[in-house]
Amino acid sequence: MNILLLGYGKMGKAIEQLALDRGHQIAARIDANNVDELETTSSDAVDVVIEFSSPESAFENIKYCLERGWPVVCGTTGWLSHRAEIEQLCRDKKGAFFYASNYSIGVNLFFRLNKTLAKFMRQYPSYQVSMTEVHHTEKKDAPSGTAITLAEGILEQLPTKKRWVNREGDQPQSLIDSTDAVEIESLREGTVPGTHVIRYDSEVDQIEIKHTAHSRQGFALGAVVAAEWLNGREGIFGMDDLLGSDE
Ligand SMILES: NC(=O)c1ccc[n+]([C@@H]2O[C@H](COP(=O)([O-])OP(=O)(O)OC[C@H]3O[C@@H](n4cnc5c(N)ncnc54)[C@H](O)[C@@H]3O)[C@@H](O)[C@H]2O)c1
Ligand SMILES: O=C(O)C1=N[C@H](C(=O)O)CCC1
Repeated sequence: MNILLLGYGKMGKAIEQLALDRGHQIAARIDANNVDELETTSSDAVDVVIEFSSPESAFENIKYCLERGWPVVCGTTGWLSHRAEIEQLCRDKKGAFFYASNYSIGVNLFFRLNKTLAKFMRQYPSYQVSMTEVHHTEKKDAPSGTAITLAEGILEQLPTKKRWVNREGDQPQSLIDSTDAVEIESLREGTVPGTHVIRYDSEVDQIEIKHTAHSRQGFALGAVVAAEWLNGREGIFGMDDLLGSDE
C-alpha cells in the first residue's frame, strides 16, 4: 500500500517505521515546511493518507485529501468542532474517512472498561467521578482527545453528569463547579506519551482505573492497521468498526 504521511512529527515518524516494517511504501512525507508538495503528488500515487498534524491544520488537510479522492486515517486531536463538515464532505464525495482520538488497542479496551464502570457506579451517587490526563509538554491541546472520549463515555452512562470541564496545570480546584460535570485535570510533564486516570471518590475511599502508554508504538500500530483496513472501503469509520463489538 502507498501511504502519504500528512504530518511528519513524532507520530508521522513512528508510523513511517511501522508501515515500512509491515511492507508498505511511503508515497510522500508532508509537514509544515513542504505542504506545497501535496499539489504535485499524483492522485494515483496514494492509496491512503495518514494524517497526524496539528489542531490548526487538520481540518484543511482532511478536506483537501477527501476532495482529491484519497481515503484518510486521521489521529489529530483538537479540531472536532469541524467534524460534521468533514463527514458531510466524505458522504458527498463517496470517500473514506477514519477517525480515532486514540489508536492504541489498550486505550480502546480502556474506553469500554470506563463505560462499564460508569454504568455500574450509577447506583452509587456518594462517589464523585473525576479524571486526570498527563502528556508531554509539546502537546498543543487540552484536554487530550482521549480524555474527551472518556468523558463522553461517562456522560453517556451517568445521568447526573451533563458536561465535562477542564482544569489545566495549576488552576485551583475551588474555581471549578463540577456538581453536574466530569472534571478533567490536564497536566503537561516532560516526555510522557499519554496517561489517563479515572477516579471515583467517596468520603471513605477511592476507586481508580488507569491507562499508561509506555511509548507511541501502540498509537502508530493502530493507525497503520486502520489504514490497511480502510483501503478499498467507502464510508465513515472509527475503532469500533475495526475492533468489532465487545458482546
Ligand atoms: N489518535 C491518536 O492515537 C494520537 C496519538 C498521538 C498523537 N495524536 C495527535 O496527533 C497530532 C500530532 O501529534 P505529534 O505528536 O506527531 O505532533 P508533532 O508536533 O510532533 O508533529 C506535528 C507535525 O505536523 C506538522 N504540521 C503542522 N502543520 C501542518 C500542515 N499544515 N500540514 C502538514 N503538516 C503540518 C508539523 O510540521 C509536524 O511535523 C496531535 O494532534 C496529537 O494530539 C493522536
Ligand atoms: O501526544 C499526543 O498529543 C497524544 N494525543 C492523543 C490525545 O490527545 O488523546 C492521544 C495520546 C497522545
